[in-house]
Amino acid sequence: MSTIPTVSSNTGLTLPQMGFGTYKQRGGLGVQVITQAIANGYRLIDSAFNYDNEGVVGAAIRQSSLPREQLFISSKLPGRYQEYHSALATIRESLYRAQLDYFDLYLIHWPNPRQKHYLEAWQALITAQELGLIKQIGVSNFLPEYIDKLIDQTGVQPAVNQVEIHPYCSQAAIHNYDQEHGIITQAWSPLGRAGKVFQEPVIQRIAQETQASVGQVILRWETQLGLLPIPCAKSTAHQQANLASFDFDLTTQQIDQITALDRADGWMNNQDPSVYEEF
Ligand SMILES: NC(=O)C1=CN([C@@H]2O[C@H](COP(=O)(O)OP(=O)(O)OC[C@H]3O[C@@H](n4cnc5c(N)ncnc54)[C@H](OP(=O)(O)O)[C@@H]3O)[C@@H](O)[C@H]2O)C=CC1
Ligand SMILES: O=C(O)C(=O)[C@@H](O)[C@H](O)C(=O)CO
Repeated sequence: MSTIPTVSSNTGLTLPQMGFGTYKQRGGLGVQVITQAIANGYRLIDSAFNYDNEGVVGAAIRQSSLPREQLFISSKLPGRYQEYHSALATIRESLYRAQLDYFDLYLIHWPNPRQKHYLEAWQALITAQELGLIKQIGVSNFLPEYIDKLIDQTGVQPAVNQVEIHPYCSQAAIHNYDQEHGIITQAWSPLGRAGKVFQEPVIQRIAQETQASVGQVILRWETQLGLLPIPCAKSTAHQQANLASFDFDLTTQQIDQITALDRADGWMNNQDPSVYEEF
């Protein structure tokens, strides 16, 4: 089994540098996929209230033979429940669905800037942390100006910012901001959902040069940049290959060649967090 490095935030959170995404992993098959991921070595499991699978994640934890404290379980607050009391009730509902006493990490899923409730949601996450329902709190899809507002108004900074990142969408400005503030940047859809980016000649050539797969090259590019990718994979071979991406290194030149694939409009589904809203 590959050794997974760790990354730390300056709020005192230390996480393995790769997690397991669970979007669309539901029902009995979802439990099997997540249980298998844990058996393959994943310890950080990413979920969301909106994935309707916190129960599935909880069942997979119970099926694995690991003590709860060896796992990092993360979930997210949906846009429609960002008002303070609603947010607190939703966090309790998330815990009930997962049949857990606490989450290791809980994120605001999308800022929904026109709705203007993300600061209230942040205050609810702070209260939930004080109540012991959540160990660490963070955000997802947040631009630096939104995080500045959270810190200015509450004095509490997020441990994590989870954003869309793959070679077409490097998000260097957000990552730089996060690094300056000691915030861990998690990369969602880190493989670009194995879509067009897998056909990129530059990445295919680097895969040949390193004798790794295209997926492994993309994930290694992310981890060598200091990001924390959370790939999802139903296939156990993909699950294992993704963790094994820590077993080789890209050169600085290879990293720069992949970084150069970034595009101004590189989001897969045009989900620009300054305008996109999700409920
Ligand atoms: N905060 C947010 O707003 C968002 C968060 N997320 C989170 O990020 C996670 C990951 O993103 P997701 O959208 O699932 O997409 P990913 O980029 O992780 O891609 C998943 C796809 O890649 C395939 N795959 C996995 N590993 C390999 C490999 N080594 N070689 C070839 N193909 C591979 C999988 O195939 P197979 O299943 O067949 O193995 C699956 O089809 C989500 O599951 C979710 O937890 C996602 C979107 C938004
Ligand atoms: O998967 C997530 O966390 C999401 O926020 C999704 O809604 C994702 O943005 C998506 O796939 C929307 O089509």
